[in-house]
Amino acid sequence: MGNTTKTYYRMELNKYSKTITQDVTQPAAQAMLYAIGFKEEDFDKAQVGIVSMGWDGNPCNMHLNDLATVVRENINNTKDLLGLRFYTIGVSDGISMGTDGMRYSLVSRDLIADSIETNAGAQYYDAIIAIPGCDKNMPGSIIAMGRLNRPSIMLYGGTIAPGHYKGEDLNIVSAFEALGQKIAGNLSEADFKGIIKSACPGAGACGGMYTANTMASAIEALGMSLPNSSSNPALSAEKQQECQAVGAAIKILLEKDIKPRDIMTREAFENAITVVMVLGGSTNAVLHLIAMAKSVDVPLTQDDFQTISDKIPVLADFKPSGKYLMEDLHQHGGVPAVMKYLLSKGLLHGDCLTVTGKTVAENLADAPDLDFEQQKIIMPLETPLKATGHLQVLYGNLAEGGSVAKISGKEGERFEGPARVFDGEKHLIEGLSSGKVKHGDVVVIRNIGPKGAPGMPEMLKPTGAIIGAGLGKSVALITDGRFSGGTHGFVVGHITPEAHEGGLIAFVKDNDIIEIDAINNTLNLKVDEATIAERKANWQQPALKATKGILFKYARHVTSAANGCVTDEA
Ligand SMILES: CC[C@H](C)C(=O)C(=O)O
Ligand SMILES: [Mg+2]
Repeated sequence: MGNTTKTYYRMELNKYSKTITQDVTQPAAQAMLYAIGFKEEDFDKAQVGIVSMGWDGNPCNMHLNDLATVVRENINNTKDLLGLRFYTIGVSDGISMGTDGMRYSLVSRDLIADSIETNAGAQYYDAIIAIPGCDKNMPGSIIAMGRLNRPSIMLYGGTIAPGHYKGEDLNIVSAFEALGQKIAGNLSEADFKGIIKSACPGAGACGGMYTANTMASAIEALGMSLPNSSSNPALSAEKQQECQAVGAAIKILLEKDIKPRDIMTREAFENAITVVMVLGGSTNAVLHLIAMAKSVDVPLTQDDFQTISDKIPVLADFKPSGKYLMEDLHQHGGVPAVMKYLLSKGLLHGDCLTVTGKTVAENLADAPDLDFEQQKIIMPLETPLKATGHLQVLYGNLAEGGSVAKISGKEGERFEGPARVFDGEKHLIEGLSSGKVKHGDVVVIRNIGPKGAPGMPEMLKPTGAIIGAGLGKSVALITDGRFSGGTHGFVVGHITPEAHEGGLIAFVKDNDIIEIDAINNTLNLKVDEATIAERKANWQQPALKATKGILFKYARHVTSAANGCVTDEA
C-alpha cells in the first residue's frame, strides 16, 4: 500500500471506495473489480460514478452517453481518479405530453434521484458526475447528490439548435401550438406537417426558457455545474470542452472535500431563484428547487419565491412568451454574463461556493460583460420586460395551500370569468374544437394533481392549443396539475390542496365565477359559503386511480406541490 504519506493522501480521496478496495475482508468485491479491468494501482484511486441519463428515444438525451464516454476518458486521464459509467432512465415530456404517459414524468425525477442514490450508495463511489438532458433529469440528479453529500458536479447535456421552416425559427413549442392554429383554421395541412418535420433539428434539450434550460440555469447559479454549462449548446465545441474540464474540477472538490451541502446553501438557492426570475423561467422551478433544498435540509418554501419575485424583475426575452432561445444567449456570453451583471448590481450572493472550488464572484471575474447594444435578449434593469417576477404565488379559497401563476404581464395581471371545467385534459381539445371554450372563460383542469393523476402531468397540450387557437390573451387556465416551461398565457398551476385531497377546485361547476388577481396574489371562487358547504357535504375521497406499480407507490408517498412533491418525507 506504499508509504504512509501517500496512503493518507489517497485515503482522503477514496473515502468511500476504500470500503470496497482496501478492506482485506472484501476479497470477493476486489475480485469483481479485477474482472472489470482494474489494475493494481486502480485500487488506490478515487472512484467517480458518471451517471448518464442517455437513451435513444429523446433528442434531449440521445447524445448523453457519448458525453459520458468523453467524461470518463477525462476522469481516467486525471491522476488518482477512476471513472465508472452507469445509466438511469428518463421520460421525454415532449413525447409523453398530452397522453397518460405524462403521469410518469414527475415520477421520473424521484426515480432518477433514487436510482443514482442506490447505485452510488451501494458501490461506494467517492464522487458523482451526472449528465442529464430532459428537464426532470436535472433536479433528480441534484436531489441524489444532496442526499449522498459526496463531491458532485452536474454536466447538463445542453440546449438544442433552432429548427427552420419557411424563414421562421422553430422549436418544440411551435409544434404544440401548431395544433391550435390548425383547429382555428389558420394553418394548412402542408404547413402543419412542415412545422412538425422541422421543429427539432437534432440532439439537445428544448430550446426556449422551458424547464430544461430553466433548471440548468438555476443549477449553474446554485453552483452545482461548471460556469457556462447551462448555455453551452448540446452540439457545441464548448460542451465538449466542458466534458474535458470536469476531471480537474471534481479532483479539486475531492481534495478540498467540498460537498453539495457546502455549496447548496440557503444563499445559493436564493441565487438560483433570482436567476430563474430574471430569465423568465418555468413554474416547475418552484417545486423542483423546493425538493432539491429538502435534499440538503435547507428550508425553502413557495413564499420564498414570492419574496424574491417581489424584488427581482424579468429581464430576458426568451420563448415561450418572448423571442429568443438559449442558443442565442450562448452567443452573447451565456448565463455567466447574466450572472456577472446581476452580481454587479448586488442581486446575487457572490460569496457562495461552487463546483469549481471557487466562489460565484471568483468564477464570474473573467466572464464576458453583457453588451446591451449588441443583444436584446437580456434587458438592463432600467428597462425590464416586467418590473417584478413572473412567478407569483397565489392564495385564496381555491388555493389554501398556495398555487403558482406564470404572469408574463403581456396578458394583464387580473382575470375574472366563468369556469369551464374539465376533469383531465383529454376533453379540452374537443372543447376547443366545438367552441365550448370561449373568450373570457377560466378553464379549470382538475384531478391531475400529484396524487390524483397521479404524477401531476404538465398541461402543455391544452395551453399550447389555447395559444395556437388565438385565445391566449382572453382565456385563463387554472389547474391542480403543473405546466411545462413551454406554457404561456394567463395560467395558474400547482393548486394546493389538489382535487383528490378535497381542495375547493374539486367543487367548481361550469359558469361559477373565478377571480385571479396577480397584483394582490389571490385566487378565489366567487360562490357563497352555503353553496360551497352544500357541494362539499357528501364528498368522499376518490380511490387512487393507480392500483399497482410505480404510479401506485408514487400516489401513496407523494406530498403536495407546495412541498415540492417529494416522496421521501414521513
Ligand atoms: C417544450 C416543453 C418541454 C417539453 C417541457 O416539458 C418543459 O419545458 O417542461
Ligand atoms: Mg417538462
